[in-house]
Amino acid sequence: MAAARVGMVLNRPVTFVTGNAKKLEEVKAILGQSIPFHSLKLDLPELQGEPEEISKEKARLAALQVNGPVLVEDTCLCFNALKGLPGPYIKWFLQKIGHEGLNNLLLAYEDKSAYALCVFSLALGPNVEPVTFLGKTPGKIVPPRGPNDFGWDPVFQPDGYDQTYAEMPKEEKNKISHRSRALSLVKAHFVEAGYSFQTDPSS
Ligand SMILES: O=P(O)(O)OP(=O)(O)OP(=O)(O)OC[C@H]1O[C@@H](n2cnc3c(O)ncnc32)[C@H](O)[C@@H]1O
Ligand SMILES: [Mg+2]
Repeated sequence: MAAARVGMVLNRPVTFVTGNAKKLEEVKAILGQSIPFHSLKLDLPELQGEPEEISKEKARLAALQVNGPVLVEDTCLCFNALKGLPGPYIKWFLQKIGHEGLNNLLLAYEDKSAYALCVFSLALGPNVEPVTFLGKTPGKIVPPRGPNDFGWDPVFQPDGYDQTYAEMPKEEKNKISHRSRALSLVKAHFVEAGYSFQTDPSS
């Protein structure tokens, strides 16, 4: 008879830490009931550097604050003509130069291709090395189309679609997005690791 798989017991659900309400909305829609999680609105300081390191460091900081298991993510928008920039700095580029400025950055280049990258990091507690999960969706940068309610969605048109992320129904974006691809790996990791949760009525 096969032995029953005994996974690690976490003493409380994972806390998804983000300062971004729109990210949280998508994570909730994509995960559904598959992974029980709390959320905490915190704008964590971010390192400069490579996306995986930025995401891992966010997880380390979050795990210290929460003193328990945490999930965080960092999102990049990478232009191929610019060797991956703005990448993790997209938030500041978007804030300062807007959708038009993002298009203008590529004026001198024929290549408008880009990719959206989402790096989730899971830290099971403070002082536990975070694990990362990457999701990538290729596309191109276009003049803004569609509702302007989430970041650079109006200027990113994923390959194989004639709509921008902003023009697509949410369910469609959530099927193919950088975020949903990364979350598929997070889900698979939870299944593989066999985590179970000891629910503490006080938490
Ligand atoms: O607290 P955190 O989770 O860090 O939230 P944030 O808003 O600071 O997010 P990032 O540091 O990951 O910066 C990513 C930038 O890209 C934007 N963004 C993230 N995901 C996006 C998506 O799916 N579509 C459009 N814009 C997105 C987001 O609003 C930020 O301006
Ligand atoms: Mg941030």
